[in-house]
Amino acid sequence: MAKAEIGVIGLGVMGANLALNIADNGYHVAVYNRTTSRTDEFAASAGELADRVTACATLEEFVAAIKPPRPVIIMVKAGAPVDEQIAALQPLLEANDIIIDAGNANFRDTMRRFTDLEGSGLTFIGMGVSGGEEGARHGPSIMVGGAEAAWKRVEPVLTAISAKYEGEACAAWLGENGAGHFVKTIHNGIEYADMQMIAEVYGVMRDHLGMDAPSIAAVFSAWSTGPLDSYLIDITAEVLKVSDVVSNRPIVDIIVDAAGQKGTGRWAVIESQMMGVPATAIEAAVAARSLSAMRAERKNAQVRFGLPPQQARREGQQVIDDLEKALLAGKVAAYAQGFAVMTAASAEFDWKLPMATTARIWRAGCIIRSRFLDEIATAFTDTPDVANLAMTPAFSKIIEETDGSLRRIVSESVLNGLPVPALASAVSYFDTYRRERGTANLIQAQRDFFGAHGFERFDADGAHHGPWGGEQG
Ligand SMILES: NC(=O)C1=CN([C@@H]2O[C@H](COP(=O)(O)OP(=O)(O)OC[C@H]3O[C@@H](n4cnc5c(N)ncnc54)[C@H](OP(=O)(O)O)[C@@H]3O)[C@@H](O)[C@H]2O)C=CC1
Ligand SMILES: O=C(CO)[C@H](O)[C@H](O)COP(=O)(O)O
Repeated sequence: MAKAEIGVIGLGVMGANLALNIADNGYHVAVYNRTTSRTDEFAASAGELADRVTACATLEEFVAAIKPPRPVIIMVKAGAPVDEQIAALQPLLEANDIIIDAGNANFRDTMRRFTDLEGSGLTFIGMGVSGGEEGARHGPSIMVGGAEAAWKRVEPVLTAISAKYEGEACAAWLGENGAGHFVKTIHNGIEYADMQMIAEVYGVMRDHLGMDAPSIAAVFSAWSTGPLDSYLIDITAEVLKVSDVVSNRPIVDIIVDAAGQKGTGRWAVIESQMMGVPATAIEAAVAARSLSAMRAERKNAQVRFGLPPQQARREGQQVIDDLEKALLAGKVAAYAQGFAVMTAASAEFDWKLPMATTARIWRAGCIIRSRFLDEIATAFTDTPDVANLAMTPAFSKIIEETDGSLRRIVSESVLNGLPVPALASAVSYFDTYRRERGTANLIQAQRDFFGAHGFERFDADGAHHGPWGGEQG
């Protein structure tokens, strides 16, 4: 049998589908999975692609099945399993072979792996992949970090398997070492914010307007032809339409209201905090998932405090129209924050992250894919050095057009005790960002009072202290 041109290790949801995608694009692929039964199942399910797949029971067989120099994609659980897999592969590989970690790695682990592999003769790539099961099979968005020369070597296969937006491949080299995994982390942070805001809007329709799941589905379906047109809005409409076969009720009404999280959203928040760049919508979304998991505490708190009395509400369609615009406004905040974090990281790690390209490769294939990202790509192409997406002409206009709706929805929700933490964070973010005279003068005074930290004055240069007198901390 001819040797494979590429290998995939890990035949879980993502690896199996990525391998089939590679084979579907005419490449011969060798595959290996720690648990051999999974490899066997994969081989049996390859169907008409089977003659382009070499299923291997051992790593030795796997490496021998690939033509050198070998590109090897590792698609296993992130963290220690990746290190274990690299350690097991290293003695078997030869100079110039490329190890590509395509899982959701923490970019700091990726940078460490680059350092660990320095001088080994092997090339390393840290690659973010988004699109879930379907994307992996038919075209994901691919965010590559590593040496540009290494990207050039694998560019043909990665562009072939990637999603296409109007014919343009959603795969790109974004910068050295951890750049690809950092961008994937921010992608996921934005994904968290996007999902949280959609859930908040769903909550207003369910708990304030008293709508049932099919009626809410119809609203999301209608929105999917407007400015909110996106994969997440589409799947929201889809899941809200589905009935549970056991109870015959909408399945969303049967699903427990506690969301899991694997870490990427939290990493996005941690990194934004480390760089001093506010990502309040992502923070709110991560915190909301954590609060969602505290089911017993929430139940007790409702027994203790009850829910606030409902206020008289506006006519349903008025609220729904405002919800659409509020969601759009919230999205602008989340994306503006995510891109601002990437801008700061680009400077800190000297990556030169290309913002327009990043937006372009997110237009198809990935979980946050949307029409909106095409507008972001255009905005960054037209104004590449803009400090914040909100300041581009196109997005300033969206903010002006949606501002009133966001305020009304957040105010009504607060008055009615409906949690909208991500949407509320968006209002406060805009209100803080656009107000020249803030309130940190008082904080500076407090810091100087208790810690003699000093402050700046409007009317004089240098550091100053206040004439506080009395007892200080
Ligand atoms: N699912 C998704 O939507 C997406 C997932 N990702 C990322 O892709 C990666 C794979 O995810 P996914 O396919 O969903 O995961 P699955 O849970 O479906 O599969 C996990 C894979 O990792 C392997 N594995 C686990 N531990 C080890 C270990 N110690 N040594 C070797 N192999 C190990 C498993 O092998 P075994 O069969 O032997 O247990 C299996 O092949 C993760 O980093 C994930 O975060 C990225 C984008 C989207
Ligand atoms: O990377 C992904 C999508 O882009 C994965 O689906 C990831 O698992 C999502 O994160 P979480 O499980 O924390 O919701």
